[in-house]
Amino acid sequence: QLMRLGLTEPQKQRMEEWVAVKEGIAESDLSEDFFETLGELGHGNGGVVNKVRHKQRGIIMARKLVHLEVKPSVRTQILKELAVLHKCNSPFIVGFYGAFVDNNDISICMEYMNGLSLDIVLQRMGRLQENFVGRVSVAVVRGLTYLKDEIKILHRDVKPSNMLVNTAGEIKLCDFGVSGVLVDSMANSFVGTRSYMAPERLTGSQYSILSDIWSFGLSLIELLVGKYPVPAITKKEFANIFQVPEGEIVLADERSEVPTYQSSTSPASMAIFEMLDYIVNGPAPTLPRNIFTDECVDFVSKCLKKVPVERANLKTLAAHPFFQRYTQFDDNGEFAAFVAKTVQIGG
Ligand SMILES: COC(=O)c1c[nH]c2ncccc12
Ligand code: NA
Repeated sequence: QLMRLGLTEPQKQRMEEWVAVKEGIAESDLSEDFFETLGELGHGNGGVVNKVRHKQRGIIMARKLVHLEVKPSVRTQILKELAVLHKCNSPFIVGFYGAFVDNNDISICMEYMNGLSLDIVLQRMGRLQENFVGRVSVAVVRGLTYLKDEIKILHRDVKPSNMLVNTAGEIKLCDFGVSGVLVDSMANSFVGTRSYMAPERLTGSQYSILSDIWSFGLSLIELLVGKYPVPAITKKEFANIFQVPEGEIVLADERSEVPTYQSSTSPASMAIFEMLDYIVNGPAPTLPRNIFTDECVDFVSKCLKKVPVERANLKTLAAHPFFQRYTQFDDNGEFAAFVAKTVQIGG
């Protein structure tokens, strides 16, 4: 069923185009030897994502390969749960062609987004200007709302590398935990040196949509500043990044220059444990007041309350003045042009 509520004409158009393309692909079209690998798009959280071309159909796709040594019955269960992705029809969720098993590899075939993920956009562009992050905010909040209300799932892995863009100016979420069995069987595959997990998730307590909101808030700061915000970004760093005198930087919570939480190692060599300990015991990251608009600073601070119940939920975020600024659908192609520039730079 197509989610027609609240879609603009262009979005409806793209959804219909997508359905037409997708109807041309039968599950039987999806198997190992029908694909030609064109290159790697990313790796991490349990698998590698390749850019592939479906030989017969000539369609370019993104194919995530998850290597899993699990019993055939578990693999079948995972495929059954992945089939839920066929129900995901939203302008803010990456399209799904289908999934299949080949030996001990599960393949998840998805829509290819030619602007790639926002971590790559950050590598190429340094950081995103506030109005582009506003557009990203609308897409992510609407994507999370769709997953929660229509698919009844949490994302569980909100971060810039799971936010995809294309030269049509679309922004979509990917890599959400649609299969509980897959999430569990990859549970101990945490790799990488940084975490977007909320404090309550790191301390093992109840995971909720509010944990996704924390990850979203951390991602917003990283997109706006171009730096992962743990440990806290200092006034000196902000002054350097934004080329303003240090005296002009006003930190939102005006905490003392040295963060209240004394970590024993220097940020550069901060080990993973130190970083996780900092997220749990340190001050919540904040934006400097005068580099960003007050609405932006406030929107982000509401996502990054350490105590889950104090954190904004999806409804509050969708009603926030910062969010409301970007809900009109048409930016006359400004964001699309920006994505085209990043693709050109990327080569
Ligand atoms: C997990 O899914 C992905 O990483 C992707 C799905 N579609 C894409 N398109 C470009 C880059 C990455 C992806
Ligand atoms: Na990913």
